[in-house]
Amino acid sequence: MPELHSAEGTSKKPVPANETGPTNQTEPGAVPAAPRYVITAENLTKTYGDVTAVDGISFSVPAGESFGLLGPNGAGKSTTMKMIGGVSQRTSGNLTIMGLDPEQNGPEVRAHLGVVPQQDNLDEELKVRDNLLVYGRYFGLPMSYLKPKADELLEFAQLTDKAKSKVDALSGGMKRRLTIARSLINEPRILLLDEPTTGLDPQARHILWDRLFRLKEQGVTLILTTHYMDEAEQLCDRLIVVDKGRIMAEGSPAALIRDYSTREVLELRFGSERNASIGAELGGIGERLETLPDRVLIYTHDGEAALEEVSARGLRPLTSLVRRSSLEDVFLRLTGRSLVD
Ligand SMILES: Nc1ncnc2c1ncn2[C@@H]1O[C@H](COP(=O)(O)OP(=O)(O)OP(=O)(O)O)[C@@H](O)[C@H]1O
Repeated sequence: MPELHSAEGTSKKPVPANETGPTNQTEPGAVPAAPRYVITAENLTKTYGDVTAVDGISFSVPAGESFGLLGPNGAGKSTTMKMIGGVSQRTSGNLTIMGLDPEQNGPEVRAHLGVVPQQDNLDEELKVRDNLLVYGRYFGLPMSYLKPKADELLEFAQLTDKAKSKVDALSGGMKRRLTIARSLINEPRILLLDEPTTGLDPQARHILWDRLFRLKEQGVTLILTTHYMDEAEQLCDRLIVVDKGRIMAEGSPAALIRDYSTREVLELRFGSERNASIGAELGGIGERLETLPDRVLIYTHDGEAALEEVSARGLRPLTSLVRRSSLEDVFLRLTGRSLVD
């Protein structure tokens, strides 16, 4: 078995010789071309009774990309992940993973995938290292491979000193890292992460982001869902913004911000009574104005100049803040709603 991680955790992951994925037409004897896309979805749709959870979405993910699905609760992110993971049947549309249909080729597709579900489903009764060994046995992997692999993955997940602890003694962040370590036992080329850091404290999130970044450096394709804009900005090369089962926009975080927002945002708080009515007095400042219950947002390329204009009009906000635009602003522009409800 090839090594996934060097001691420093920065080695390139070798591609197993038998893993060529879908091939383009090649001359006899020629080396088949690597697949351009490891995942393609075309008009992918899933309905549950009257509810259309995923409504005709199309996207393609090239090998090695970190691809995100960003959207609020109920947008259809988990349902999309379940279809990719082969645990939920699509209602219509096409989906390929490494050129294979997950409904027709479940075992082959699963061999390429590591899955980190939204809720950790570790075996709480087992010790930490045993969780990895038992999971590896499901894949039919021999102990001679699994034992060193488990140790390597514990090192990667910074859990070596917890190897003999029971899972229920771990913190939320440690459980998440163990779930990721477990998903890597079969050296997947694609890692599916459904809301990897929901419920974790900031420090635990940063440790996890670092580990995911290392996997990306090793060439693993990351597919992740999140409703945290900072997570999407940190981890994703490219993302789709989804709402109500549809794709609202697609691009790199920087391109989305450039295309759908201004460089800076001036946030003003006038107090809950006045926020709603102040809009008329702010007219003409900046390029666009959004009024939220707790603050007013002025979209502008120069926040300080906008703030000076506010003062020049004799308006005195309780607080003011100039910040750079974020994906939250993109989402607000696209849907008129905030990402986190
Ligand atoms: N098994 C199911 N049966 C019926 N409706 C479902 C089922 N699973 C999801 N849905 C519905 O499909 C829609 C999309 O849900 P989904 O869980 O995919 O959204 P999500 O973007 O992952 O949200 P969250 O962040 O809350 O997980 C929602 O309206 C949800 O209620």
